[in-house]
Parts: sequence; C-alpha cells; structure tokens
Amino acid sequence: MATASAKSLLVPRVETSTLSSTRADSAAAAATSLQFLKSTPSLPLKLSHSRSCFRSRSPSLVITNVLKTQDSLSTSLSQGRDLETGSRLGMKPTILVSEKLGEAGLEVLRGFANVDCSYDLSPEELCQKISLCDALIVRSGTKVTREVFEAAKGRLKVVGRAGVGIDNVDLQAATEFGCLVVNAPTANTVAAAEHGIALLAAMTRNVAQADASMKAGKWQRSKYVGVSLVGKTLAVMGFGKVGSEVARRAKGLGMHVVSHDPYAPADRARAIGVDLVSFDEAISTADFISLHMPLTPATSKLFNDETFSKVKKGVRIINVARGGVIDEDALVRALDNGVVAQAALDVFCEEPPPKDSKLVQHENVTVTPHLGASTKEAQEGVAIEIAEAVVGALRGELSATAVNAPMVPQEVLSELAPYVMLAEKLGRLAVQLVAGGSGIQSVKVVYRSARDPDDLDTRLLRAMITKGIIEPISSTFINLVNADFTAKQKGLRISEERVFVDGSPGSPVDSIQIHISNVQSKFASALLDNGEICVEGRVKYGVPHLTCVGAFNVDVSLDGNLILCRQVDQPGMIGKVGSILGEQNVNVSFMSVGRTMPKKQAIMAIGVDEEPDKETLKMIGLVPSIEEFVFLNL
Ligand SMILES: NC(=O)C1=CN([C@@H]2O[C@H](COP(=O)(O)OP(=O)(O)OC[C@H]3O[C@@H](n4cnc5c(N)ncnc54)[C@H](O)[C@@H]3O)[C@@H](O)[C@H]2O)C=CC1
Ligand SMILES: O=C(O)C(=O)COP(=O)(O)O
Repeated sequence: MATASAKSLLVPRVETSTLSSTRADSAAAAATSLQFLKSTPSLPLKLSHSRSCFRSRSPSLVITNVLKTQDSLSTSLSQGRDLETGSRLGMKPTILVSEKLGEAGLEVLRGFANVDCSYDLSPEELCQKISLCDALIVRSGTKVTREVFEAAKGRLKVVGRAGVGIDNVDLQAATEFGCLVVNAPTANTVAAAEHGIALLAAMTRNVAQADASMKAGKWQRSKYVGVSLVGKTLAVMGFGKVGSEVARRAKGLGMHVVSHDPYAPADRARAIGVDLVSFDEAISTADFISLHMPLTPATSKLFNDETFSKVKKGVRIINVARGGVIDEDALVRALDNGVVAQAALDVFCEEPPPKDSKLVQHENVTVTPHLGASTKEAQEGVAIEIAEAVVGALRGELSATAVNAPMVPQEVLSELAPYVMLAEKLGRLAVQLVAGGSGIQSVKVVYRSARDPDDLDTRLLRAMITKGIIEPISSTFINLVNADFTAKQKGLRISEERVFVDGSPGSPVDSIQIHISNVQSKFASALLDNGEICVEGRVKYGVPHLTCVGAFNVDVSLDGNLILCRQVDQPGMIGKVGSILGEQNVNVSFMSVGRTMPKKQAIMAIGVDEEPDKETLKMIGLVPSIEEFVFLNL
C-alpha cells in the first residue's frame, strides 16, 4: 500500500511524471514516497522443501520518486534507463542470466523483465553486454569484476548470486558503484551438506576408483579396501548452515564430531552434540576434516604446508566449500608424502582446473565438478530465491539477502518507515542551510528515544541522512548501498548519539536532530549558540515534520518546498508574504510561526507547492521586518 512518496533507496532517481510537463521541469524538489509492498505474489510453482526458507521472506520497503527535476533526470539517464519510467512506458528492465538457472526462477524473472540467458560469455562479451542490463544473475562460474561494474556505466543496479558464495563478485566495486548484491543463502544448504557426506563415504570406500577400475574390465577387491566412519572424529571447519547440516548427518553415521568456527555460538553446536574447539585442536585430532567456511582473505590458503604439518598422519579431507581455502600445491605434497591419505574435492582454485592438474589426477583424490548445489530441488529453490530477490531489488525493495547493504528485518522496517523519510528530508534540509554546502565535514545525528539503545537500529536512518546530505551537493548517485562509502570518500564524518527520553518505547524515535559544525549558514537563525546548524524533526500522525530550526520551534510537515523567514514578530506578516505568493500563483500548503518571545524574533515556515521564481523571492525579501529568508527544496 502506498502511503506517501520518496526517493529511491536502491534504484537511481526515477521519473514517474510526464517528463515534458512544466511541473517536472520546475519541481526543484522531488516529493518522495514510501511504499510497503504486500508479500511478493505467490508463484504458481511446485516448491521444494527449501521453499519455506524464502517464502518467509518478508515484504520490504520500496522507496520511489514521484517527481524529479531536469537535473535529477539527467543524473538518472546517465546511469542508464530509468526503471519506473521504463515500466510506465511499457519498457521492461533487462536481466542478464549468465549461467544456468532453474526454469521456475526464469519464470519469475520473465514476469517482470526481459530476460537474456547468455551462458558461457567471455569476460569481454560480458563487459559488452552489461551496459544494456539492469540486473545480472550469476552462479559460481561468472567473475563479476570491477571491469564489469565499470563497463555497466551505472546501469547495473543488482547482481544476484544464485547460491551462497559471493567470492566471485567484487563486492567493494559493487558498493562503490551503488550496485546491490544479493544472494540465495538457504536453498542449497542441504544439497551441499548431502554432497559433503556423499564425498566422505565415496572417498573412504574408494567408490569412484573402484568404479573406474571395473569399467576398465578389472575386479580388484583387495586394492579397494576402505576405512570405516563409525567412531572416527570428523572436524567440521565452519559451523554455518552447511557445516552444521554435515555435522548432524555425520553424528547419524556414528562419528564423533568437533567443529572450529570462531563466530559460531557454542550452544548451537552443543545442541547437536558437537564440541567447538580451536583450529589447532580440530585439525590435530581429526581423522576427517570437512571444510565449510567461505573464501575470504582470512581463509584463503588456510590449509597450507604449515597446517598439514599439524594434522594427524593419514587424515582425510573433504572440501565442498571453496578451492581457494586450500593451497593446492601443499595438498599435493601432503598426499604424496602420506600425511593426507585421501581427499575428496568438489571445488578448485581455478574452475575448471587445468587438464593436467596433479590434484585432479592424483589416485588418492576423488573429484566432482562443483556439484555441491546441483540437485534438482536445490536448483529450483535457489532459482526462485534469487529471482524474487532480484525482482524485489529492481522494484526498490530492501532485500533480506543483501550482501552489501544493511539488512533490516521487516518488523524494524515497518516501524522505521516514516522515520526513514524524516531522516532523508532532514538531511536534505540541513545541507541546504549551509553556505557553500560542499565544505561539510562533521555531522552529528542525535536520536531522542525512549528505547534502549540495543532496541534501536539506526543504520537505515543514518544511511538516509547521508543520502539527504550528499545528494543535493554532489552529482554522485547515492543509495543505501554506497551512502557510507560515498560519505567517507567525501571526508564527511557522521557521528550518532542517542539520548534517552521519558516516553513510550512503542515509537522507535521521539525526534531526530542533525547538527552540522564548523560551517557558515545561509540562514543565521538555524545556528545554535555554539555555532552549529541544527534542525530537528519528528513524525506526527505518520508524517515527517520539521519541529525545530536553530533555537526556534516550528511545526510544519516536511512536504514539497519550504520558505523559512526570520522577522520581527508582529501582526500581518503571514498575510503579507501569503499575498505575494498568491499573486504569483504559488500555492501555500501550510504555515507555522515559531518565536522566542511575543513581539521579538520569529521564524515563519511556509510550505509551497511550486518553486517561486527569483522575482517572487526577491519581493519576499523586501517585506519590511523580514530579516532573512531561505528557500529549501525538500
Ligand atoms: N560446493 C558447492 O556447491 C557449495 C559450496 N558452498 C560453500 O560453502 C560455504 C559455506 O556455506 P554456508 O554454510 O551456507 O555459509 P554460512 O555463512 O552459513 O557458514 C559459513 C561459516 O563459516 C564460518 N567461518 C568464517 N570464517 C571462518 C574461519 N576462518 N574458520 C572457521 N569457520 C569460519 C562462519 O562463521 C560461518 O558460520 C559457502 O561460503 C560456499 O563457499 C555453499 C553451497 C554450495
Ligand atoms: O552456492 C554456492 O556457494 C555454490 O558454490 C554453488 O555454486 P553453483 O551455483 O552451483 O555454481
């Protein structure tokens, strides 16, 4: 249900009014809208068991422009086709699917976009195509490098990883380019765990080798005597989704399971009878080591010569995580000298590995070509999970599986929605009070709240304040993905402070204040005694309001444009300014006067639907008793 209007969080500014209309031309401020979508429509599909994981994904926040200026139009166009305008004009976004995706997911995508399934693209071909695409869906075989984001020329808004590992996506580059990365983290967990167990069993009983031998016409029973699993110790390295499912299954096989995971809660492990131990203890006591951690700079080549020097002689290793977690040359050495008796590998540093790979050819190594996620059920689940996430993101929703943007739970999103609008508008307003806005270096945000700090998630508010502050003074397209990065790039420090107020903890925030220090103001009345610009806002009846400018209390809804005037408090001022605006056909939507004391200084806040021309503003400035005024686009 649409409740109001707002700027896009995740997609670039979009034009939804008629571009040629004078309103679009003259609307210096874009009104904004916040919408909550109902749950994504149910899909006429057969669902796998894993479906429940993503069906529970909650509806998300959609933030979309309804108006825009010529300036913002060109910004938008320079970033590629405007999605909402496109859809109004009957143009669909384009989604490039660069690796095989389940048909069920493709159906979801086709309902919303033009879908280009182009598999096996070379890096050059991918770079050529990408500037025509709004989203890209990959699996593990496509390298989404910085070059890809550069080649996209700002059009690519979402990269969907149809699976878990996102080590093939340059997340830093994605973030810098404001491109959201989403993954499908749950639908292939069981498949990967089952493959881990399959490799464990196949390796210990030499299934692959014996099969090849028989197909070569041999009958070698004594050569392929295996080892038993029962009673042996398995070290699960990485006790996440896959690791814990492997552990559960290994327990069922009668194995003793230990695990190493620096971030896993011990009680979760204990609940399935697994002891969390140190890295060294895990590798030195285990008969089998199964790898389930992500590939990150910290885990790259974690299994190297030094690690193999600490393992129990004759250990067996299973890797369904990522090839890069193992130094493959070191593993070959360990296999050759018998330190590692056998290895079963689904993943490799380079995929596919070179044909002459010593590891692949090694007689004590069982290999599969990255099949961990490749079951019919998992692929159907992953495809739907990623299709829903990508479509949602293209609609501007915050995804529950965003990898490079704050993931805010739905309950938090729902209650923060009006405050999100307030945050952006206050940021936008505060920066326009600065004389020469680009010199801002230090911003303090004060949240007054009756909530315990632990119960107030301000990441979204902070991102929207940053967006509000930066967008009016920069040509950079800002969204939730790159707000923090861009602020840092611009040397803007944003600190947050929470002040406890008595009141109802039912509402997350009582007020938000923005303080900008060490700057001059265009509107001296916005300055506090300490020289900081200060504006404060609250949400009233679900609508963002400006409640304080400098030391003056005001009470105006933050909608449309705003004129702030300081005058000597006296009768007739509202009428004088109102009639100037009326004569020039500028519609006044609201007015509020805040004063220090009767007949002293007062601030008049006037909301206007249209932007007054320079002459009109000049006439306001000439009204006797008006000491200063400023026009602000919200
Ligand atoms: N072969 C295949 O087809 C598949 C491979 N995978 C791989 O498996 C990995 C794990 O997947 P999930 O369990 O779904 O991810 P997850 O995020 O649920 O679990 C990863 C766990 O590794 C832990 N971890 C991080 N650094 C560690 C370290 N230095 N030492 C020990 N543990 C560490 C984390 O705390 C986390 O608990 C993925 O990152 C992916 O690379 C996942 C699915 C299919
Ligand atoms: O989900 C993962 O991390 C996987 O490794 C699965 O990769 P795939 O989608 O099968 O290329």
